[in-house]
Amino acid sequence: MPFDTAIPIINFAAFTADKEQDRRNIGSDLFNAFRTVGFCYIKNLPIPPALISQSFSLSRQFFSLPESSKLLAPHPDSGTHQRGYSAVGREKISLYPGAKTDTPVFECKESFDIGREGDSIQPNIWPPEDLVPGFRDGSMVLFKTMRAAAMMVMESLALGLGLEEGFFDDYHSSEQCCNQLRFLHYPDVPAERLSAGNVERIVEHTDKGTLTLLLQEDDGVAGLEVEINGEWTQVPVVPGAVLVNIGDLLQMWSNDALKSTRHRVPVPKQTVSGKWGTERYSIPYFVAVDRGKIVECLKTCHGTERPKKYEAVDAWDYIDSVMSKAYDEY
Ligand SMILES: O=C(O)CCC(=O)C(=O)O
Ligand SMILES: [Fe+2]
Repeated sequence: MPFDTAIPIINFAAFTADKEQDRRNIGSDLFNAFRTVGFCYIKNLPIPPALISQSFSLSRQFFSLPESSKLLAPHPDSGTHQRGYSAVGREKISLYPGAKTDTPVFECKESFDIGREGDSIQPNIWPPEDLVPGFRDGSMVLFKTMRAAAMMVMESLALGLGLEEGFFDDYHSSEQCCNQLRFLHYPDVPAERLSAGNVERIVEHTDKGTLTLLLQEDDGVAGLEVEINGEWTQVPVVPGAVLVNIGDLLQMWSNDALKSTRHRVPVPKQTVSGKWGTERYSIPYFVAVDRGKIVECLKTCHGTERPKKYEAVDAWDYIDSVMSKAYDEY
């Protein structure tokens, strides 16, 4: 029975080297999903289910540590060094430029950020190995696996955009990779916090980079909502599927052919023994363009009838400028 969702489900099983026409068809489905909704579920990406369960288990082990232990790997004070542990309420997506900042919002989430090993500008910040044995190695296996899956999605999207298949490779190299893996935990919201008002799990926002791949557990707690045609629409967990959306940079790159769609995770509407729950875990993987690369309107996305809407930007300057505020105080 087809799953009932407003978000298209795309199957990558036939995206293999020997199936040229299937690759093109999948690229065109992907292009259409990102053109209309900005989100899709993808089935059969090369991310082993056992790796996903192991990663959620590492995430749970980490977040269940006492706060003092988690803070042995603290996220730096600046939003431009996105690594390590951010305690509940620390990061404020509501401080992104363009977000609603008139009233401070308490964002009831905690996170752990990871990047490429060997990145001297944003080095990783790890907890001591004995706190969660295997955390570092396991996270890096997931990081590399997610990167390979994301490159496959971008190959397909390049075909959908009428570009050569490897077009995005040079902007997302493995040596200079600026992608970010994030373990996210939304704890139950204590009742007193809720009655104080202005609580969200994550406020409405758009992602900033190229693509985001979101892992959710097959039997996990949903909660994400996506704005489709002006309506907030709940996003169910589709077993075995990865949720993929595009970010602002790719919207600009495509001259608005593709849509970077607003989404949010509100506080759940049911009470569970004095708290508003239940707690949710998710793992986004944010794909970003390498530092120093200039992004300018794709050649297939402009013409005499379709002028360029955006100036060329240095991709990383752009991302840094929007994310830098998120660790400030109100
Ligand atoms: O947890 C989720 O479902 C959404 C996370 C998200 O939108 C983000 O981290 O940008
Ligand atoms: Fe997001």
